[in-house]
Amino acid sequence: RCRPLSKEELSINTPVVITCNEQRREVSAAQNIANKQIDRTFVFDKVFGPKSKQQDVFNHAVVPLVGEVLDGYNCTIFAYGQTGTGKTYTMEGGGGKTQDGELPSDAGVIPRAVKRIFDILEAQSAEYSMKVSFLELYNEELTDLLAPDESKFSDDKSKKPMALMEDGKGGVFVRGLEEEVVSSASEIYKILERGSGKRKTAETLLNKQSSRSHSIFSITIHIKECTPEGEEMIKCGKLNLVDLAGSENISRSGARDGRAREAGEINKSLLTLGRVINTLVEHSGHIPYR
Ligand SMILES: Nc1ncnc2c1ncn2[C@@H]1O[C@H](COP(=O)(O)OP(=O)(O)OP(=O)(O)O)[C@@H](O)[C@H]1O
Repeated sequence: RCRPLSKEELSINTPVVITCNEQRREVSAAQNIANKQIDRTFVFDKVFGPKSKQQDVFNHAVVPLVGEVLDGYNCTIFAYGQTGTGKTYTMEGGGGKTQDGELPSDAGVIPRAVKRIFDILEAQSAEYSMKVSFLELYNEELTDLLAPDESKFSDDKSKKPMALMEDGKGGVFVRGLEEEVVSSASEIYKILERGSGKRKTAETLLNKQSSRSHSIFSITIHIKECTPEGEEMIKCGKLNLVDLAGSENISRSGARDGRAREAGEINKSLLTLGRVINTLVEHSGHIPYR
């Protein structure tokens, strides 16, 4: 997805170097190296140009996965890209401030997914339970964005690093992670707002409010179903919505001191994520999870 130029960028006549061709599913980047114009074109499975709406991205990229989650699968959506390219906007957008029960047009993937899940379950009069968690990974440390605020006297109120543990069945879990049981979409919107307000952000040259951490918002749904034989069955699906930290080049983002160390850690984890996804796609034997 390529975002439109911002008002500030337009006011200083920022040149447009990225062009999208949605029909051909191509993105071209114009580069001028040593006075030579070198354009490079990349082909994707799907391209959303600067005029694309939050609704378009959601309908195309997320709706099918919401269906799978309700069928009992685990699905993950990552937003990946350089700082300031619109990851947080795409994932959260205007959040879940509803007007007469409807989401605003700039609401991102997370509030839209939440609304759709509740709409479907309610239309089916399903018997279900749902819980959410919200986690941040910053400088290789995990913190729980939903942990209740603790002592006013501690330095960094509710943010205690947490341990990632293996569960002995090949999976991992975060010890002590808060999981909040929710029963309505509006409850989740409030949780989302509370958690994202605690994320580590800082100004870089490329984004005034840059997220300096990865965040994972997870929704776990248990649905009770009856087989034709009358047997009771519980279906469990999980949707992980991941807003990664910017994959920027340190010098270009203007990161310095603490920011540069962050960028180093961010790049390290993004590099590992890239390797894991590549090996999963190629079905290679060893997957470098660590
Ligand atoms: N599709 C879009 N339409 C309009 N505004 C957008 C769009 N995408 C992003 N923006 C705006 O651009 C700015 C940067 O976007 P955002 O904070 O989402 O970037 P980011 O990729 O999450 O950056 P970082 O990695 O630094 O956190 C924000 O002010 C956001 O509102």
